[in-house]
Amino acid sequence: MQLKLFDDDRQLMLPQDLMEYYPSFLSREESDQLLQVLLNTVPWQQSKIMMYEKEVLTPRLSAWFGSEPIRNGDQRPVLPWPETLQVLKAKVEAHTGMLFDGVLLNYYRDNNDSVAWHADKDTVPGLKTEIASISIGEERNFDFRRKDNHRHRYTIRLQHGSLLLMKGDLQKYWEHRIAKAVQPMKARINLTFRKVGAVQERAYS
Ligand SMILES: O=C(O)CCC(=O)C(=O)O
Ligand SMILES: [Fe+2]
Repeated sequence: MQLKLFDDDRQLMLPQDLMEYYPSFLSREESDQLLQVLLNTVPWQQSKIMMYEKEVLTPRLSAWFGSEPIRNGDQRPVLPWPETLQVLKAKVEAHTGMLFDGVLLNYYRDNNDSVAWHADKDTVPGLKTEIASISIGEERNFDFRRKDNHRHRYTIRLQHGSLLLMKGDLQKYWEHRIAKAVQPMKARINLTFRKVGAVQERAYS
């Protein structure tokens, strides 16, 4: 079932208990500047994952900033927070009223970069995961579907400077992806602020 995405005033309708979308969280100037800084200064790496007992490179680059690994066994170096990301984290926390202690950056170089269907796993089992996701650069479609009914789907187009808040039972019952696209696309960076350590224990205890 394809759900209606807009109400009569052309406002994006999302299940508000699962997601909130703020298309202009950052101004165009802030977003342009952030894109250039991150493209030029982040030590981007292409991670390897195991697929059908073979090691394959993920079709995107990434970097993890925090004080401990995103999850046990993750091979990415734990990078210290640069000032730009500290300032952005404070802005996200002030806007959402939530606290975060890590940020995963994904760099989609062009239309061939993607992330396959998944739910975010860095969560305490049985507890609700809260993730604040900022997008800058090329607009990409963000698809999500129910785990128990793949035809129950939504798509949001994540705009330059937007913030998407994922919360409630979203990660428990839904998967999401950024699909490859046919048409040529420029760079996009996504920043997902997460709770992985002490903040998570405090938030959920
Ligand atoms: O690029 C995006 O908007 C989503 C990235 C994502 O799903 C993830 O890092 O877990
Ligand atoms: Fe994800």
